[in-house]
Amino acid sequence: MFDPMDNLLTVSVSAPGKVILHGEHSVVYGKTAIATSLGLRSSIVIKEVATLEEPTVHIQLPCVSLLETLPLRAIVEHLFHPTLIHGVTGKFSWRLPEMLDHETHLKKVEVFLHQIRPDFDGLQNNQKNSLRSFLYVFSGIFGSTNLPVKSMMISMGSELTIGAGTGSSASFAVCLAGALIQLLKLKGSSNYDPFSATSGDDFTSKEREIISEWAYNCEKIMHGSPSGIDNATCTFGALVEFKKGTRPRPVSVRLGMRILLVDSRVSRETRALVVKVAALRQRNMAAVDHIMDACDDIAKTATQVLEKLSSDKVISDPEADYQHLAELWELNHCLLAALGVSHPSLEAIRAQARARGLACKLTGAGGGGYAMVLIPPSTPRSVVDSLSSSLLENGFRVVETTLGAPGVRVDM
Ligand SMILES: Nc1ncnc2c1ncn2[C@@H]1O[C@H](COP(=O)(O)OP(=O)(O)O)[C@@H](O)[C@H]1O
Ligand SMILES: C[C@@](O)(CCOP(=O)(O)O)CC(=O)O
Repeated sequence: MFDPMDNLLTVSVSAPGKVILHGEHSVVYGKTAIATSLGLRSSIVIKEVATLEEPTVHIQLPCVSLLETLPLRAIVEHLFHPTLIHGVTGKFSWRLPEMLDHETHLKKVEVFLHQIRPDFDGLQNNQKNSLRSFLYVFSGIFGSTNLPVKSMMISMGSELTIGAGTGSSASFAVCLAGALIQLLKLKGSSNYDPFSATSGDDFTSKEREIISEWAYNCEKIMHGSPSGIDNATCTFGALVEFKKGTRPRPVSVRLGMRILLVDSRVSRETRALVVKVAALRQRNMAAVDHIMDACDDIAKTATQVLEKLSSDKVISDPEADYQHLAELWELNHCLLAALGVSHPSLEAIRAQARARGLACKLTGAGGGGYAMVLIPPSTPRSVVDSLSSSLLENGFRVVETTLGAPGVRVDM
């Protein structure tokens, strides 16, 4: 099982974060939502290392201030060979993560973590979730193969703010599953040449589906019952359409739209905002339902405009398309404000964008969190710079980035 010396592999994988473009809140009521990948990414490097001592997995997660050395032999003994969902016979394969007995495997991970780290309960929640997810995916993927495992060093970083609604948890999980699958692929291939493993060796669409499913399982560890839109967006990139009770649908568009992502620095709790909207709806059912329908229409129209904008076939007028998108952003924001989920800080950001003729909407739950300012290609650099400086002077955090960045990819 352990193979300390021969061919030592290194893999490096990255995945984007996400923002909700349209459909926040209305998605809770069965309406269409669309999310898009962000130009800000998480990344992971896994390096197999030679050791003559006890094999270990050394994991560095600076974003959650965690540095761990895990005993590989014990991981193999306690967590490998995960079982299939109840009632299905046969052997679990990493290719079908939805067939894994999730609860049983997670429970084993939990017991194991308490055994090797008696102070596990004392860790911060984000550290616990990262460790649980790592062991879950690592043993789920490698534990269903007969490939030898070696000591390894794993380090992960992220340009995303953790816990701010930009999909850092999904991006983290997608990177993890992607890198482990890439490692497995290289190990399994007998004619592997470490020098030819360039960024050209990217994931196939089947592999992406598997990565997204593993990340979905991690999202269940972190969030209980996730919608699946985050893991799909971080895996496939571009645009993902979603309706409650259906599988997220990747929409193949080339976006590359520039935005300013503005952190209002006001913390918010998604659950509380969802409850607030539900209470408003309870008192004003028909009016609120009309707003939800309007949001649904905006999400669908925006998808059509984005498809048109990125199509080679349809003759399009990009300037007019951007203007249409700007109009949809404004409409959507004002409808969300009508639902009571804006915030004075978000309105202050919008006022500064509007003063320069730029559209701005909140993204995600609202009540604080992030706003996005759309920057059409024709916008003079001086306008973007003046807006950024003015927002910074007012105490907001600003990052200029793109929407529709590539999904998970092999960087090395
Ligand atoms: N780079 C990272 N390294 C380690 N853990 C990460 C990283 N990014 C995200 N996580 C995990 O994801 C969790 C954040 O999930 P969540 O609160 O839903 O934030 P977000 O809205 O950004 O997805 C963190 O608590 C942590 O466990
Ligand atoms: C408000 C809502 O529609 C989106 C919340 O987005 P976020 O937590 O800000 O990423 C809630 C949900 O869809 O579960």
